[in-house]
Amino acid sequence: QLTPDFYARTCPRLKFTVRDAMRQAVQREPRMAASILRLFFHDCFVNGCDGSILLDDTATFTGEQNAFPNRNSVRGFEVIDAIKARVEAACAATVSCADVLALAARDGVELVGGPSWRVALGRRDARTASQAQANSDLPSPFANLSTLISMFAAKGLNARDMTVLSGAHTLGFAQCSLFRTRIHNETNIDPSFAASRRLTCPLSGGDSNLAALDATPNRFDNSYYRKLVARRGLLHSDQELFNGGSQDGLVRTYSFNMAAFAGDFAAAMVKMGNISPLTGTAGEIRTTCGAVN
Ligand code: HEM
Ligand SMILES: [Ca+2]
Ligand SMILES: [Ca+2]
Repeated sequence: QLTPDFYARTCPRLKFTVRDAMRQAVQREPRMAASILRLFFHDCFVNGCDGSILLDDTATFTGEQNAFPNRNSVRGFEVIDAIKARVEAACAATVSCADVLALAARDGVELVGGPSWRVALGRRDARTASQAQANSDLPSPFANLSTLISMFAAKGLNARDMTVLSGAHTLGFAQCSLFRTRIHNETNIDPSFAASRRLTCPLSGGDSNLAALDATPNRFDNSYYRKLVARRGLLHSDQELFNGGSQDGLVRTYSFNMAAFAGDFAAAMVKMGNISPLTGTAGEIRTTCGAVN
């Protein structure tokens, strides 16, 4: 069982160390709040929040970083490594990489205007990772609503959790290849939005050109939901949340009620952070997040 004061005696300044490092990272690059939040999601959805995504591939080890949803896409590893180095300097061999990531994700959200929540701690780090699991368990931006609901249900998260956690797309950017078919072929899209996105994401070329996931990619607000209601969702999977289905009402609520979004998001993040952690003597406390001890 995870608990917020897990390191109260063994690493009393942990929270401040992580917070301070995240403040610097976000100051250097505001997008880092988004990137670290996504790293945490991609960790928790693959064998639980066990730091598995942080393990680098080597000649003899195939991890998760090159799974399709992650390759040339997830980022921020160097920030987690740097935070972990500071934590090791203060409290050697004590705090897991999985917990560092959980704290950093929370701090990033708060630093860009989002809600805060108490992070339960005591996760331990995996000695393994699974590229196959990452390929099968992480949702695709081309997924429809029922697939999204069932992929989250497989992790113990209900449809409401899925819809509010997707609000993470109030932060950050996506690459053209992941929203091209939406802006060129789909009809449930605001025409002027589609036209303006096509300028930097043509039918061919520009695969890695970035577009913001909402109107304010460096601000944790409810613009994401307002855009969905305006049929300006960037990813196909985003617009699935407001396309005449079961989540329309909730999207509408969040589009005009920031407090409801903020409160529900915080609660759902705690839930996501509890997905099958390694505890007790399972796993290890990794010294360096990129490699097993
Ligand atoms: C509902 C299913 C989801 C799908 C299909 C999905 C898919 C994607 C895709 C395709 C991107 C762009 C990646 C790229 O262009 O390289 C992205 C970005 C992002 N996702 Fe999701 N996502 C989902 C849910 C979530 C959740 C639950 C979170 C966190 C709680 C999250 C956080 C983010 C963030 C913050 C970014 C921007 C990252 C950055 O700019 O570095 N996503 N997502
Ligand atoms: Ca994991
Ligand atoms: Ca935003």
